[in-house]
Parts: sequence; structure tokens; C-alpha cells
Amino acid sequence: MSPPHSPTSSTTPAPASNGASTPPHGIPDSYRAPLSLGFEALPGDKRTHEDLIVAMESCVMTFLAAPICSEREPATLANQSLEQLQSPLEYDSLAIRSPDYISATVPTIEHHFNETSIKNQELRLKANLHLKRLFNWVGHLAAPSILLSLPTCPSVIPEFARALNAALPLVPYSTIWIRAPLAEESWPKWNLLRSLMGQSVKLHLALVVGPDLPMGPNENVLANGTHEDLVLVPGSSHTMEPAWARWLAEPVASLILPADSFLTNKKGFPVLSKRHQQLVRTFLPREPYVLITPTGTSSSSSSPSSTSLSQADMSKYAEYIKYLHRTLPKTSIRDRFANGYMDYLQAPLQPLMDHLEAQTYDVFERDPVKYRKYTAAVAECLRDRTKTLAAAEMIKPQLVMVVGAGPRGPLVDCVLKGAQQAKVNVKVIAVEKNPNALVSLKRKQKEQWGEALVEVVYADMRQWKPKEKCDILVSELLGSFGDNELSPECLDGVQHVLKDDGVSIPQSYTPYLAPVSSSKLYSEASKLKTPGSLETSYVVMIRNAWLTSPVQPLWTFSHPAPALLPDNLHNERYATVTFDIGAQPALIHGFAGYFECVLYGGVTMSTRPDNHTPDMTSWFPIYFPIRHPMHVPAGSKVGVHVWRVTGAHKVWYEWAMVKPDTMAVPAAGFGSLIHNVGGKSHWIGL
Ligand SMILES: C[S@@+](CC[C@H](N)C(=O)[O-])C[C@H]1O[C@@H](n2cnc3c(N)ncnc32)[C@H](O)[C@@H]1O
Repeated sequence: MSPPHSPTSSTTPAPASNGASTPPHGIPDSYRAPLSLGFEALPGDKRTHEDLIVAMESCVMTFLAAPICSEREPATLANQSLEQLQSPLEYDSLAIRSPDYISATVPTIEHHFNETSIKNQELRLKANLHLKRLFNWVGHLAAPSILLSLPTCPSVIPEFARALNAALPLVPYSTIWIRAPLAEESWPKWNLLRSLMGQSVKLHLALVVGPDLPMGPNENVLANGTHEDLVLVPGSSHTMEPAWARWLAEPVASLILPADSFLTNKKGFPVLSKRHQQLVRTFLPREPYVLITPTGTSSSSSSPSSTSLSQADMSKYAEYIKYLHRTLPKTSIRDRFANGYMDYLQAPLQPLMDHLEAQTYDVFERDPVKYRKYTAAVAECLRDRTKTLAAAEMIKPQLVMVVGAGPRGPLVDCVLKGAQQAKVNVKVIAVEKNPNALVSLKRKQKEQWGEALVEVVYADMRQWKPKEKCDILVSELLGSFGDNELSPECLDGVQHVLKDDGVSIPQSYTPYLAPVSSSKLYSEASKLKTPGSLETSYVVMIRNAWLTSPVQPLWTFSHPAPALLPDNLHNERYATVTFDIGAQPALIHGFAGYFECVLYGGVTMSTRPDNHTPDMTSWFPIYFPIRHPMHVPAGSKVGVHVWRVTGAHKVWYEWAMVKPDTMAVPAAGFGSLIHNVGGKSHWIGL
């Protein structure tokens, strides 16, 4: 486990747990993410801003998107002079004229960046002036967001990116929503834009979910509408089609549903196809602004057409989306636990070097699943150890040592419960090095267990010299990456107390990893601005991300360790794993780590996304960033090299990502350099 620890940012709530975070309190079973639902008024709509707000409220919607200008923009700015575009806006030319209702309004802007304008110096200047003029007005109104379309032609994107960069300071309170169709060809363009803009955190996506949803080249939708080869949705137990998964890694602020993406049911009401429903249901828990837009925004176009929706129609669409939201599956225990901590980076705990706080232990103990697993493991182990004993020998209790017992000794309770289930006598010794935890542990011994049944010892397990050896050694010293809270080093130091045929629970553990694409995690780590923030691992409930390939194992630690070498050399590890990138190119931001643990025999615990122990909340995944996001083409490979290195007083990881098929020299843009050399940015104290 990893307990509560210092948050990496002062603005986010502080979490805690087994390499994990403090769970949110009091989220009811029925909790659902809130729904923000709005409609889009198109250019040329004659209604005033106030009329649109009234229409929005009468449909019980929460926001609207509407053009800033009252007239539809002509296709070019040829008829406007440079002087006109430099002068203040005319009151009559504006549709959004005051900050009234601005918090419920997303102004939309028709820009003029296209193949013609970028080749004509005057038109290019005009397109820039026009954008700045409107951004200036939006900045004046302090609108929370602005919506504008991704240029369709890739050659236009560098100029568009530069113009946006230049205009961003004019809208300090706004985020930019880039309207782009959810289509294969959109992603490289979006990726180019945000890369040119330096991964700006102000840039978000407004994804247009058109009538034709993309499908990967080798994918197959079965006759019953289900998909052959689903991928996991990070931070949940759900799956989705591979061609859509990459969008989960993007900062999707809004989901735009054009009216022509809906079908009409027998009663004449708009409904979505099964695939559309699955897609919308996957995104809804991420709380996007759902925007209904009139017919004509097909998946191949990023600009809306010009037919408005009647109020009666809008209400029908709104009702349907509300129905989808109402009927979302119940939030899982894990999701409720992690609510508010999704994508929130935390420094991994150091339970060996630091003394954990009371609140951290409280968090650990809120996960009944882990303790049920330990109880089952102890019971199975006790049965196995005693099945060949004669009745007379059964009278002598099995000696079980719980090392790192914590303040309330929940693992001691597991041992006693397991012994009861196995009908085997036990004697328990609980060892703890945290003096504050001893206070409550002693009290529990006195008031609940009794001194005859449970002995309490204040000691660092590595230096402890008990009089007798034990049958079973129980511990829980695991971090989000398995061995990253120094379970191997602690258990090596205490394995001399185990009889020759004694058993350690856990018996072994194995870290797993997968490349992760997540501009969110990367920008959160970059934002920290601490030296080495991109060479440090973070415990984080990963959600806004795409695992580009299935997880693979690195190495295994088994206990008792077969041989101990001087200077802890036997606990050094190196592994290299190669991942196939599927049918879509990706931008990799590092790798995500998990672990699997064999407690005893068939009793296991796992945080792997593909076989996570149901409802277990004790561990969040771990994120290892790379300094330079790595572009990988479809069908290529990514190699990850990880070292576990030990020194006299510390243990650390070093890592590098490379492209094994090109053998490109690691450098910015190709692959990462070796990170955290010598543990310079992050290490775990022995
Ligand atoms: C992750 S907590 C687990 C607490 C409790 N066993 C549970 O499962 O809820 C690990 C505990 O091991 C203790 N610990 C870590 N290293 C230790 C050492 N070398 N000797 C004794 N206790 C240690 C910590 O103080 C902490 O209480």
C-alpha cells in the first residue's frame, strides 16, 4: 500500500492510499456525472441573444453556442478594407453585444483561414485582423469558451496555429474549443495544431459525432451490433471500439451532435443508433458539454450549415440525450472512489522512509476487497500447511507474523478470520515501525485481541530478531508499480524469521506497463514546473488517456528471495518490452504502470486494466512521463526500457522509450533519452 501523501499541486484536493489517493467522501451509489446540454444557433439566425437564451431555458438546456456576428460572414474578407478590420466593431454587426448570459454562451467564430487566404498576403493579414478583432470582443465579455473550426486543409494549420497563438492573450478567461469531426483524418490535423501551439492547455476539442462513425481498417462489427476487438476505457471497467479510443486521450470539452446523426423512431422521435449510443455513453461520464446542432454538419465537414432547429425539435433532442444520461450504468465503486481524483497527479508514497499519517491509514482500510483477499490467502495457506498434520500436532498454533501492521492491524484481523475459516489455531506477532501507529495497535491488542493471541512489537522489520521462527509472514508493502514502495528490500530484511518451509503472503508480484497517450497527464506533469517533473513517476487515476497497446509484464519479485547479494544487487532489475502500435498513429506521452500479485496459491490481486480485481480501490495506476512526446506511425513498434536500480540508501527507476524498428537515435521527436539517471529527480529512500 501507499498512504496519504503530499499532493503535487496546491490547487487540487489532496489524495491518499496504497500508492493511491484519498477517496472522496459521501458520494452516493446513485451518483451520476452532471449533464451540460445546449444547442447551437447558426450564422444568420435572426433571433436575438436574449431570445436564444429564452429558447434554451424553455428546452431545459444549460448553454448555447451562437455566432458573435449578427450576419453570416461572407466567404472571404475581400470587400473589407484593412482599416475597417482594424477599427472597433459596429454595435449592429454584433449578435452577442453584452456580457449578459455570457456564462451560458459559447460564442462561435467563423474564421477565414483557408488555402486561398494563406497564399494571398492581403487576405492572410485580413484573416488575422478579423480573428483578433473578434477575440478582443470575446475577451471583453470574458466568455468562458470560444468555438471555432479546425481548418480542413492541413497546409493551412501552421498559419492558423500562429494566428491563434497571437490572439490567445486577448482572451485570458476563455478556453478555445476546436470543432473537428470524429474521423480518422481529423486526428493528424488536430495533433499538428496542438503540437504547433506547444500543447497549450487552453486548447480543447469539440468533437462532431457525425452520422458515419469511423471504424478501424481491420475491425469487424458483429451481426448483433457488438464489436470484435474492443479496447478498455481507462479509469473504468468499460470497453469501446478501437477507432474511437484515441479520442479518449484528447481534451474533449464538447461533443457536438448534428441533427442528421439521429434516426427517427416509430413514434417520430429522434434516437441514436446503437453505435452512436455506445460512443455517447462512453463520453458522458467525462462530463463534456453536449451540443445539439442543426442538420448538415456531416462527419466529413467541420463547419455547420445554415438550417435552424425549431424549439419543439430541440426539446425532443434534449429529452433523448437526457434519457441516455439517466440510463447510464450505475457508477462503479472504483469510479466513485476516484471521483474528483481522475488525472490528478500525486507523488508516490514513501511508507518506509516516512511515517504515514492517520488519514492515510483510514484510506487503506476503506477497501474491503483487499482484506477479503488476504483473509482468503491466509485461510488457504493454513489449510495447506496443516492438512498433513496429525490431530495432536494441530494443537500447537501456527505462528503468523504480520510485518507493517499499521495502527489498527487490519491484516491481523484477516489472519484471525482466515484461521477461523480454516479451523486452525494461530498465534500472531504484529510488527510496526511507525511509533504513532503503535499507540492504536497496542490499544487494539488490549481491548480486542488479547495479549495471549496477538503480540505487538515496535521494530523496523529489517532489524528485528525474534526468538522463534514463523510459519507464515504476512505483509502489504506494495505500491502502484508493485515493488516501488520497497517491499522487496523490507521482506529480504525479515525473511530470516521464516521457517525453512515457511510461506510469505504475498508470494510474488509483477509490474506491468503499457504506452500511454494522454496530453492531459503530460501537460499536468509539465505544468508542475519543478525540476525533473517529467522524470518523476506519479500515482494517478488515469482517465483522459489511451493505452495504445495491451499491458505487458516487466519482472517478478518472489518471497522468500532465493539468494541475497551484497549491496542489494539481487533487487536490481532491467527489462525491455516491445509494443505493437495498432492501426492508428499515436502521440505517446510515457507509460502507465500496474501490478499483479500472487498472495497465496490461487489467490491473486491485480490492478491491470484488463483483469483488475473487481471493486478493489487500494491502488491507482502509476504514470511515467517522457520528456518529449513521441510520434509513432500506425503499424510501428515502441520499445520501453526500464531499470530498477539500487544504491546504499535509495532505490530508483530509470526509463527510456525508443522506436526499435527504426533504431532512431534517441532525441527529441524520435524517442526519449534515459530518464531519471542516477535517481536525480526521483528515488525511494531505504
Ligand atoms: C501500506 S501500510 C499497510 C498497513 C496495513 N498492514 C494495511 O494493510 O492496511 C505499510 C505499513 O508498513 C509499515 N512499515 C513499512 N516498512 C516497515 C519496516 N521496515 N518495518 C516495520 N514496519 C514497516 C508502515 O509504517 C505502514 O504502517
